[in-house]
Amino acid sequence: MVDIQSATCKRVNQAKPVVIDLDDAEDPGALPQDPGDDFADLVAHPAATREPIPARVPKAEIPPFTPAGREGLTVGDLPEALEKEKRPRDTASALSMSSSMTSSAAALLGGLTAKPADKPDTSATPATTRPGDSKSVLASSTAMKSSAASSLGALFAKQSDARSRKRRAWPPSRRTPSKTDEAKPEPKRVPGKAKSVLAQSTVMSSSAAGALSGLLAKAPAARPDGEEASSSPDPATASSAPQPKRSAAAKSVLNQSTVMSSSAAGALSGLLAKAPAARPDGEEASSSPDPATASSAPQPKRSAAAKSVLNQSTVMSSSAAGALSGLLAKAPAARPDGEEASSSPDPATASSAPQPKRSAAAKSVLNQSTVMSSSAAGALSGLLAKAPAARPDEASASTQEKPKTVPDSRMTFSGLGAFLRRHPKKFGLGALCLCGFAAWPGSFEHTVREDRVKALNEKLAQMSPTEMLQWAVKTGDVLQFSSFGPSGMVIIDMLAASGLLEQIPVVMIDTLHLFPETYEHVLNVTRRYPTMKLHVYYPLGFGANEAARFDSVHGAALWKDNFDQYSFHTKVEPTSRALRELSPGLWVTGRRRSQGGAREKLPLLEKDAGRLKMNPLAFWDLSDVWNYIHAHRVPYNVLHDRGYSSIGDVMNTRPVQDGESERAGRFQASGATECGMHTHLARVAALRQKPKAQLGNVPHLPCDACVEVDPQNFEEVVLRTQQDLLLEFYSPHCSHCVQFAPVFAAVATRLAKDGDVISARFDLFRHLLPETASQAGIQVSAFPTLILVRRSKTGLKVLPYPKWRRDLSSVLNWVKEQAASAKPKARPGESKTVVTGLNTSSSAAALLGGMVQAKK
Ligand SMILES: Nc1ncnc2c1ncn2[C@@H]1O[C@H](COP(=O)(O)OS(=O)(=O)O)[C@@H](OP(=O)(O)O)[C@H]1O
Repeated sequence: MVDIQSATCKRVNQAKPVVIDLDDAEDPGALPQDPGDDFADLVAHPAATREPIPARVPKAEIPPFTPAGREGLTVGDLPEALEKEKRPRDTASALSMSSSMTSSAAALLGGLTAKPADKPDTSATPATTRPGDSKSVLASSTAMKSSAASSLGALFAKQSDARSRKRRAWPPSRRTPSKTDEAKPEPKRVPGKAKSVLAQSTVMSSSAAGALSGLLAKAPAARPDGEEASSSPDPATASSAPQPKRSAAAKSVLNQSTVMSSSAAGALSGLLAKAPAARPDGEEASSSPDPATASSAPQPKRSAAAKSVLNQSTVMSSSAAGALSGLLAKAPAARPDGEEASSSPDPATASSAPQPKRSAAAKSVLNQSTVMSSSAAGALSGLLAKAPAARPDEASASTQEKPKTVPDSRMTFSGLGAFLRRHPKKFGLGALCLCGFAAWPGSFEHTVREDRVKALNEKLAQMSPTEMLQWAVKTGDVLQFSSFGPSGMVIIDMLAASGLLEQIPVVMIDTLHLFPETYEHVLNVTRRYPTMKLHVYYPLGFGANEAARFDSVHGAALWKDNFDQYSFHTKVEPTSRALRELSPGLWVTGRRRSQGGAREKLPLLEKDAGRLKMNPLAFWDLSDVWNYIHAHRVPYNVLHDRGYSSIGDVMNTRPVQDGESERAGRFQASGATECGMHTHLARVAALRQKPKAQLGNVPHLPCDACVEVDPQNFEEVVLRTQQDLLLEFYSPHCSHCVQFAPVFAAVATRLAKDGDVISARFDLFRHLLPETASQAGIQVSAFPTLILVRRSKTGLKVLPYPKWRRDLSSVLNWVKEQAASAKPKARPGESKTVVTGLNTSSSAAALLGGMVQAKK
C-alpha cells in the first residue's frame, strides 16, 4: 500500500498522469483526448494486437467427439477423482475464485460422474484422458459431498431408461446441414494501430474501482525506487509483470465493494495521504541488505497501517474496509522485489511466486478488519490468489513486448484523466473524485453511452462472431453466461478454437431443477473443453442437489403459483450475484433474434446492469447453430434428440411439436417467455419503484415497530448500529415468513418498549442482499433468518438465532439471554446509564424515531 501511495506522490510531483493507464504511457501527451476516438479505432482495427484467427476450427484439429461417445466417470472413478490432487491451476483457481461456487458445485458435477451400470458404453472420447478434465475439476473441491454420487444415482436411475431408448440419427433430422460455413465468412480485418487497445474501458462495471485498480497497476512502474529497481535483475520486467494481474485482482476486490460510503472514500484518501509518512520508502529498502528481507519487511508495516487506519475509521463500511484491505494486501506483490524476481528464472513463475504472500497478507489484513468475516477473507484471498493463474498468458507476456494493460476505467475516467494530465497537481482532488465514484452505487451504469453502443453495434455487424469475441476480450473482463444450450455451445467452441476460452470464464446458473441430462451434458463439456473455467451459481442459500430443500423453503409449486418469484430466486438473483462477484465489464449470452418474442430485435451489443452484454449469435438462425454444431462436432444436450429445442427446468419444459417455435416448450404453466435473467435490472428497478400498494399479490406483513432495512440503509442501520439489532431476513412469499410475521411484529413491539434492542427486517423479495452483508459474516440460508447484530469492542458480532422455535417467548428469551451475557457487570456504586433513542449515534434508533426512549 505504501508503495502505491509513495508512487502516487512521486508521480504527482513528476507531473505525470496517474489515473489513466494509457497504453502509450511513455508519451501521454500524444494520446487523444477524446476516448471515443480510441474506441472507434479499436473497433475498426480489431486485429491490431492479435494474430488473425481462423473463423472455423479446421476439422482435423477437433478431437473426435460424437454424441454416442459421451462418457461419464463411473461411480468407481469418484474416489479417484477425489484423491486426484494434480489439476491445472487455472481450473482450480477458477473454482476458488467464485465465492459462490460452493463445494457443492463440484459435488454436483461429481454426482454426474456416477454412471449406471447399464449406461451405454460411451468411453471412447479421448477427452477422458486429458489433463484438466472434469476429474480434476472435481478433485479441486476440498469438501465434496459424498452425497453427490448417491443423489446422482437417483438421477441416473431415472435416466437409464431414457438413455437406453434409441437415439435419433445424428445429426437430428430436424436440422439440415448446409452452407453455414460459407454463409458466415469471417470478414477481413484491417490492420490498425496497436495503441488503440486502450480505449475500451467503457465496460467497466465499477468505474471507480477500475480507476483505482488502474492506478494501483501503474504504481510499481511509477516508483522510481532506486533500491528496489537495482535489486531486480530486470527491473522493467519485474515491475511490469504483475501489473495486469494486480489490476484484475484489485478490481475484483474493489468491485465487491458495492456500497463503499463516501466516508470510506474519505478514509481511503486519508490513507493515501498518510502513506508517505508511514513508509520510509527508499530508506527502508536500502537499509535491508537482504533482498528477501527487503521484500517481506514492509508487509507487516503495511498490515499494521491498514489495521490502524481501519480501526480509526469508525465510519468505514465493511466493504470499503475489505476493498482497502485487499488493496493493502496486494501491495507486496506489486513490488518489484529483487528476491522474487531473481529467484525465478521463468517469468511465469516469477509472477506467480508472490502469490502466497499476497494471499497471506490479504488474509492477515482482512482478519484484522473487525467487520470482515473470515469467509470474506478467504474468498478475497481466493480472488487474489487466482489472479496470476487465471491469465498465464499475461505472465509470460510480461517479459515480451507485451500489449499494454487495458485499464477498465478508461472510458469513464478519460475526461478526468485528461483533466489530470493538464492539471497534475490536482491529483489529490482527482483521487478524491475517484473514491467518490466508488461511493456512488451504480455509477458505472453511466460508463457507456447509448449512442456509443449504437455505433459499436454498427461496427460489430461487420464482424464474425469470433471476431466479436476477440474484440470483447480486449474491452476487459468478459464472462459468458451459458446454460450450455446449442448457441452457448457454439460460442464455447468458437472461444476454444480461437484460444480465448481461458480468458472468458463461463457462468452457469443452476436453478436446482435442471434435467439430469443437462447436468451430464455440462460435465461432458468440461471434459471436452478442459481449459474452460466454470462458475456455478445457485439460488441464494442453496447448493448442489438441494432442490428438495429449495422446494420446502419456497414451496414446490412456486414455479407454477408465482413464476416471477420462482425465477427471481433461481435465475435473477444468482445472475445478479454472479455479475456482482465476478464483475465483468461485458457478458456474453447465447440469445438470438430467431428465437422470437422479446428477442426479435436483439442487438449484438446492449447495456444491461450497467455492463455491456454481447449476443454474438444474435443474427444466426437455428439452422446456422446446428450446422456449426454438426460441422465442428460440438457436444450438445441429448434432450435435443428427443424433441426438446430449448431446455430449461424439468417441470416446465416440454418437447416441441413440428411447426412450433424454438422456445414454445419453455416456461409451461406460467405464460412467461423469458426467465428474467436478461431483464433483471429493469425488473428489480421497477419493483423497487413500485409503491407498495401496487405490488399486487405480494402479501403485506405489517410490523409497526420494525425498521425496514434495504440495500441503501443497510450499512447505516445494520453495520453501524450502536445498539443490539434483531434483524429478520424474510420474503413476503415464503409461507414460513408469513406465519412468523405476527410473532416478529409482537417481538418488535416488546423490544421497542424495553428500548435496548432494535428490531429490523430485510425483504429479500424486493431487494438483493448487499455484498457488505456477507462481508460482515451475515449468512442467509433460509427464510426467515433471524440474527442479532451487536457492536462490541472488537467490532460487529453476528449471532444467528439458533432455534427452530418461532414463538414469541422463545425469541424474546433468546434475545434477552444474549443481552444479559453481553452486559458488563456493574461495579458496586457505579450507576448504569443507557442512552438510547435519538440521542445515540445509532441510525436505526434514529429511524425508529421516538419509539426508542432514552432511559436511565
Ligand atoms: N441457467 C443459465 N445459466 C447461465 N446462462 C443462462 C442460463 N439460462 C439462460 N442463460 C443465458 O441466456 C441464453 C438464452 O437462454 P434461454 O433461451 O434458455 O432463455 S432463458 O434465459 O432461460 O429465458 C443462454 O444461451 P445458451 O448458452 O445458448 O443457453 C445463456 O446465455
